[in-house]
Amino acid sequence: MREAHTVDTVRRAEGALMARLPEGALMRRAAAGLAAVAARMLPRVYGARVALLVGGGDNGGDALYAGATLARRGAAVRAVPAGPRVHEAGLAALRAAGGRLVGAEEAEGEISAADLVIDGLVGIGGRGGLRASHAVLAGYATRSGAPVLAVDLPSGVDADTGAVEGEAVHADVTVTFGTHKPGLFVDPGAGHAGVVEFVDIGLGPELPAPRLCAPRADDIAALLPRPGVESDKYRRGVLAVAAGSGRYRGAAVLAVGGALRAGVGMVRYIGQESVAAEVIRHWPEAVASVLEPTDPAGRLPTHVGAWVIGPGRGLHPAAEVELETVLAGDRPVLVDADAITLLGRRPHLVRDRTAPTLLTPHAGELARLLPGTERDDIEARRLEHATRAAEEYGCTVLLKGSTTVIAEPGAPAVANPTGTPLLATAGSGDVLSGLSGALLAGGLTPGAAAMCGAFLHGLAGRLAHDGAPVSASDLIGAIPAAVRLVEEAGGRR
Ligand SMILES: NC(=O)C1=CN([C@@H]2O[C@H](COP(=O)(O)OP(=O)(O)OC[C@H]3O[C@@H](n4cnc5c(N)ncnc54)[C@H](O)[C@@H]3O)[C@@H](O)[C@H]2O)[C@@H](O)CC1
Ligand SMILES: Nc1ncnc2c1ncn2[C@@H]1O[C@H](COP(=O)(O)OP(=O)(O)O)[C@@H](O)[C@H]1O
Ligand SMILES: [K+]
Repeated sequence: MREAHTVDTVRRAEGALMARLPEGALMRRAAAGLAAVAARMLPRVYGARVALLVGGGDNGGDALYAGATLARRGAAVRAVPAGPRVHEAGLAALRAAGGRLVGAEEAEGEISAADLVIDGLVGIGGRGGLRASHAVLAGYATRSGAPVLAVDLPSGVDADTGAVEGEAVHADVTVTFGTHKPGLFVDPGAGHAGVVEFVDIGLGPELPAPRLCAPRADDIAALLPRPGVESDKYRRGVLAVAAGSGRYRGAAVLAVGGALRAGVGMVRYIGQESVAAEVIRHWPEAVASVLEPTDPAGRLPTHVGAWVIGPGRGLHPAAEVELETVLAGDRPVLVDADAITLLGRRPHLVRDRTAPTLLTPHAGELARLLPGTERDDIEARRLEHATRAAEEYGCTVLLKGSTTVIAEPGAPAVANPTGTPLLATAGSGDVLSGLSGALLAGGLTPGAAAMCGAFLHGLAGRLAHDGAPVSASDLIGAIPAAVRLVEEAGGRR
């Protein structure tokens, strides 16, 4: 797992570590790591032109010290200050190494002529959107065409949330110190960070539990359910899928397909006759139960390991009765799509529930669960809103979108690293619900099922993509390859 900590936590840990180390030791470690990455980004350090964007705090100090190292190796290093204040000792080091400060009139020219731009405007000390003097320099960097290396995090990205107000630096590489910052894993911040390189400055022992984690393939491999010698189809897990309707038959086919390809003992499809027939035509291995339209809750199967409810199911009264009945049971339930909209009207159905529950809204659906919150606010600050929903509903929430975020009360949140905009295609969410539901039926907790489901879903999108667009059905076909890749990473094959 890659771990990310909030600014407050980082400050406390740095304070404790600094108290035991000689003055300036941490900044020297940070600057040395930064200079090493900068050197790797240049074809040749000697003779290269490097522009430093320098804010008034220690983030600028890191840039200046790293610039001094590059200048000693023969680079022409120019520091562009954003304001009157710069880190004095860092500037002295740069000057002693042959670098110099340039005036405002030279700033744009220096930045556009650079072979590398190092962004030391603000780091974890940044508050709110960039001030005008800083935003101008960030804009020059974006337009320069030179590779951009951000110090600790791209300036203008909120370290704790990934929110971006106004202009922010778009980095190709970000070197982050001591621990990752949540804003590096969550969009829109993650989209500004480029490749994130971690520099260890010895903070590890001082750090408490993280705010946010991003799993790697071997973390997923360690969790995936596997059939044992004693397994039979019931012990492996039976997933009931209440998805699709006369209008949206495809949702049923896609959710069942996602579940079957993820590995599950049995999928029981529950729905109208015509939809059930469609499901069986695509997936003869599924077992279908036909619902009586007049008695929606009367024929629901009882011997199931977990439920997926909602994709394409509709908002009619029978769907509401069905949702109420399923949530009144003690099996784990994944609630998606239409069922989330229904839940927005009757939140107590989940709030009063003690059995494991996983909600998988996109931003528009989450807005229905959090009255007074707009979709745009959620997309701008997804970590915050997913966390709030998890706390208010007392369950696990997987918020879909450009970064999929998973939140649970009292646990670090998770950001899925495998997402790709290729997934933004109709029906892709139905596949995710089947896939994650299968993992829930296989015995994973809602948090683990959500994390593994999102990881495999994103990986499937990437693997299905051979230069052509990807459809939701293609995602189903690529799930086995995604599982194989994860198992290989975990050394299980
Ligand atoms: N504290 C430590 O032990 C270490 C800190 N390090 C570096 O120090 C950084 C933190 O340094 P600071 O605490 O000095 O803070 P920063 O340098 O990140 O930011 C503070 C400066 O930015 C200005 N500022 C804040 N918000 C702004 C905005 N919206 N627009 C424009 N300017 C804004 C402030 O006026 C101040 O001058 C880290 O990100 C990291 O780069 C590293 O050297 C590693 C060790
Ligand atoms: N820009 C994006 N980048 C990465 N993933 C995305 C993006 N937009 C959507 N997704 C993913 O695509 C899927 C879409 O699901 P959903 O919104 O439920 O659509 P549908 O209901 O049509 O299936 C989700 O897994 C979501 O995380
Ligand atoms: K920065």
